[in-house]
Amino acid sequence: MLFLARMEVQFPAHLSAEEVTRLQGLEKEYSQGLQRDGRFAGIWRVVGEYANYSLFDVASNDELHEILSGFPMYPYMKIKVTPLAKHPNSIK
Ligand SMILES: O=C(O)CC1=CCC(=O)O1
Repeated sequence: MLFLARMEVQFPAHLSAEEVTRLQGLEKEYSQGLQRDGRFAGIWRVVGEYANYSLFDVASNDELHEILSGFPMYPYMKIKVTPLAKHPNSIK
């Protein structure tokens, strides 16, 4: 099952720069692990925003929720998920 997620990051002002850097490092490690195992099919930065569009290829809604809520920066992200279905004109 394919899902498109838009994730917006907003760190609260009280987080130190060191804590933000630590979270970003953990996020990268977690994110790249999921990309290597194929469940995280792609990520793109939204130009001009601290936000991304991410494509997930997972077996269920529950699996996606587990993945999303496991992101170290999850407490600081607003996430909108769009489930994707095959387009009738697609040749893939
Ligand atoms: O957009 C970001 O930097 C936050 C993020 C979520 C997944 C990821 O790899 O980075």
